[in-house]
Amino acid sequence: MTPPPLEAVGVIGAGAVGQAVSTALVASAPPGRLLIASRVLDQAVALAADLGDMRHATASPVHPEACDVEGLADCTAVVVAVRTAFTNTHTADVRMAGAAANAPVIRALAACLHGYQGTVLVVTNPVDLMPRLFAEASGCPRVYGIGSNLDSARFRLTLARLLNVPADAVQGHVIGEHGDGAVVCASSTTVNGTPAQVPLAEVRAELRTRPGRISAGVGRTRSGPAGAVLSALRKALGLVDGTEELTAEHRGDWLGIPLRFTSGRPVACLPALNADEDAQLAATLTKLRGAYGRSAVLPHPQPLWRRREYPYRHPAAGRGRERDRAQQHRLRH
Ligand SMILES: NC(=O)c1ccc[n+]([C@@H]2O[C@H](COP(=O)([O-])OP(=O)(O)OC[C@H]3O[C@@H](n4cnc5c(N)ncnc54)[C@H](O)[C@@H]3O)[C@@H](O)[C@H]2O)c1
Repeated sequence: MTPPPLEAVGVIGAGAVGQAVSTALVASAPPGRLLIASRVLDQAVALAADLGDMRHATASPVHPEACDVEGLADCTAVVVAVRTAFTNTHTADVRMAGAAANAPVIRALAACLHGYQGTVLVVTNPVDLMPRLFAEASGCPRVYGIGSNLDSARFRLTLARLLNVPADAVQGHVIGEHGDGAVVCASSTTVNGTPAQVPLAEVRAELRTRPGRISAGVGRTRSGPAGAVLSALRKALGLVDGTEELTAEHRGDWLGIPLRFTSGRPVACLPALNADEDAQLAATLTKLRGAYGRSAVLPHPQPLWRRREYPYRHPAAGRGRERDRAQQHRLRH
């Protein structure tokens, strides 16, 4: 059966992850438009041009275009993959280090997309806090964070290697936080439907060190996160049914949790936990609540839309010259 058209998907952030997500969409998505916005419009224009070449070379049905964030309002889904420049000095909880730098940008993007009704997938770290911040600041009803599904994929791959079985024989989840508070649900993990012995220390070491090894080798983790975005997008848009571990609101907390998507509608399916896992998850929730409280109250040093270098308008502002210039730059193929 031919999949339904995607209409339009937006990507905010034309850096490593934004580029990988956009490339994967042009390579494999159903027909539709791919709208790319970034802090520097020229970067989005350049990425759209490069992907335009790819589209023509591969006869892809996906049309890449550059636009500003407001141009994403009609998209079916928006992927947020921005990162503010900051120096990360953390040796533990490294993803949490981005909270102070990224929270104001996430808030400003949420203001631009206020009331947006499509699906928002947030990749920006710390990814267990930023989706909540985006959801609360924008009022968007379908906001998810990417991270626990990537951890779960890495877990299944690692366990398959350690037990010498095919990766698709392994069923198991990593939940809680995409970070030091990740909970490996070992007690419910199976191989070919049979409970598995999970070498937890080795699995945890691999989850902790793998991203750093990838970054050390190729600069950034990008293809893995892009795969996690595409997998989540397909389910959230109802192109396929299945389970995806995403950061989402569950009983008043935001955490990485398996969501079972049927025709794009999610139902949370927390796996059965043993006493250790239950205690780990409780500790992670306490940590995330505290960290969210601190990032949610971070002051705006200056409203972003008042800064000259900031390319977006405040939603209440009139039609500005920046917007007109952005529209003139749009690439249509
Ligand atoms: N959740 C995950 O699994 C996962 C995996 C990898 C990376 N990440 C996170 O994804 C984010 C992006 O990573 P990256 O490697 O692509 O970073 P990057 O530095 O390569 O790219 C960031 C992009 O964001 C753009 N940007 C910055 N401020 C912006 C703004 N105000 N509006 C629009 N665009 C803006 C920059 O211009 C740049 O194009 C980071 O927070 C990173 O930690 C998450």
